[in-house]
Amino acid sequence: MTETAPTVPELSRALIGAGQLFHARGWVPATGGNFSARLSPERMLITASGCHKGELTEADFLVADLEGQPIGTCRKASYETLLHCQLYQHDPAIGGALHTHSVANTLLSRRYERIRLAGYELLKLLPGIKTHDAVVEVPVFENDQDIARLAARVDAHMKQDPATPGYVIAGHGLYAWGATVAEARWRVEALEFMFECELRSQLLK
Ligand SMILES: CSC[C@@H](O)[C@@H](O)C(=O)COP(=O)(O)O
Ligand SMILES: [Zn+2]
Repeated sequence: MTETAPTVPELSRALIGAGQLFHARGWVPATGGNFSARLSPERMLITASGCHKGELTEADFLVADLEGQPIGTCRKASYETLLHCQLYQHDPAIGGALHTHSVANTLLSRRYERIRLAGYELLKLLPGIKTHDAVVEVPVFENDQDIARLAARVDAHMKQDPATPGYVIAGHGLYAWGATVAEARWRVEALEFMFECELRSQLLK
């Protein structure tokens, strides 16, 4: 059976659903966050800049090439488009990428240079992990308004460590990805859950 490529309406629906869920959880306040999905080997669907991610409609997405250039529209793509381009260029198996601004990822990334996650059952949702008895270190990058420079730093890290399960930009937010939008969403949910556990366990100390 040959697989057909996902369509713009299908991918938009998946990204709209992720936005509604993330907003309900408080992970995409105001216009924070951005989402994308791979449409083809050379193209992606990505949120336009400045949209509220809990209230997305199909009109809030545009098609861009993997250099970040919008195709057939004069709308401005997400300010952080180059971070999505980096992921799709890095690994052709990546089909969806999601970015959140949660309280937990913001606070932990202001304190640590990497976020250590150990012993959680939900680690098994991250690539290549088969047991709770594992340790994952989520890298934290210094925030930078020069997104091309930030994308280059992320790329260098991922070339060095291809098992990177996601990353956090300090004081800013999480990027996670997967083969599909659904898989990217599960990974965001798993990582945000474990970040929340880490944050709360610090309050218990
Ligand atoms: C305006 S605050 C958030 C932005 O600076 C950015 O970090 C963000 O996540 C959303 O930007 P956007 O251009 O809407 O994709
Ligand atoms: Zn952001």
